[in-house]
Amino acid sequence: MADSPLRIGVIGLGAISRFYLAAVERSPSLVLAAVCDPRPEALAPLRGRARCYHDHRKLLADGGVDAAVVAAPNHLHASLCRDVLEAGLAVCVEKPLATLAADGAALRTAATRRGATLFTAFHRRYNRSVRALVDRMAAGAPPVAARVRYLERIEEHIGGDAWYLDPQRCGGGCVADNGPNAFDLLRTLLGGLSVADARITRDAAGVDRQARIGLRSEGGAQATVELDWSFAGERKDVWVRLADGSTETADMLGGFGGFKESLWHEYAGVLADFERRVRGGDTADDGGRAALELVDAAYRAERGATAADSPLACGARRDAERRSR
Ligand SMILES: NC(=O)C1=CN([C@@H]2O[C@H](COP(=O)(O)OP(=O)(O)OC[C@H]3O[C@@H](n4cnc5c(N)ncnc54)[C@H](OP(=O)(O)O)[C@@H]3O)[C@@H](O)[C@H]2O)C=CC1
Ligand SMILES: O=C1CO[C@H](CO)[C@@H](O)[C@@H]1O
Repeated sequence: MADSPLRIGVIGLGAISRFYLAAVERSPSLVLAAVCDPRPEALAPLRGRARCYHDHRKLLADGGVDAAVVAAPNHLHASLCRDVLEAGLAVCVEKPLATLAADGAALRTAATRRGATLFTAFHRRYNRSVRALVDRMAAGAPPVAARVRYLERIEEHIGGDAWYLDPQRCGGGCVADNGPNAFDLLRTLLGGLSVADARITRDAAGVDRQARIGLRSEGGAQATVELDWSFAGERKDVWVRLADGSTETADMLGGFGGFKESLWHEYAGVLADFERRVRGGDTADDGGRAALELVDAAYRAERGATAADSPLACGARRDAERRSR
């Protein structure tokens, strides 16, 4: 594998897969070896270019692949990644690593046991405005506050299957799906984080559509994540205040002509970083699990707030106040 192209298998050929396929095609050191999707129409354009499968287990059993990309709906990440790791292969999985923090922890254990790279595709890490912000911050005063906004109309991002709007398959909604990208960005800028509070608004189907999550970094910086799946348009940006009072910003979509145009360079960055880790035998934790734990903490913080504000809790508070008079 040292000098030969890394043979990639792509599992899941929906909306996001074209960015992976393009990045593989443009890389001189990656080759598309196999693809897998249950839909015949998704495989059709790739016949003759790569081995085609409807079942990832057959793809893995046939061999000839060094590493797999998992780009299937969120609820399948844990089981697909587990199978790839158990086959002894490296895996680059779309965010979120899993829909449950416990499954993320089990995958990390499996990766360590197999000595395989487990890598979450936090594509915004490679965004050129974010890279420039990271460079400016390295030369400036320490950050004291930050905000990441991820605002979009989710219906504009949905492929053939509306699994995003099914809380079971998506993981809950904007917190489970976009939260990991936003939390990972904040971790890149501020270091370790904990959730202080969370407010989440859901639609009638129980999908979280808006969220505001307050966090604190280990260094004492305050941070906010604002998520919206009902926003007219798309805005994805970062704002940071430094200890000297100055502010820095990064518009992740700025300078890119059309819808999703920023993703081409971001996914080239994802696969370049993944390849570097695979070839270097890097099996270290990449932050996928930490992002998942912050998602979990946000949901728990919200439940705590809800419980405290519930009619039952309000009644108990009133009773306590009456007793203390
Ligand atoms: N869309 C976007 O803008 C972005 C998406 N992502 C992430 O990428 C992942 C994929 O999302 P997206 O491309 O939008 O989803 P899509 O629904 O467009 O595509 C998912 C594809 O995976 C297929 N699939 C389902 N089960 C399996 C399986 N067992 N093996 C192989 N393929 C399977 C689906 O087939 P079928 O329809 O028959 O189930 C479908 O073709 C998600 O984790 C998402 O969070 C990340 C960044 C951006
Ligand atoms: O940037 C993005 C575009 O929208 C997708 C759907 O919410 C996100 O998953 C992704 O991070």
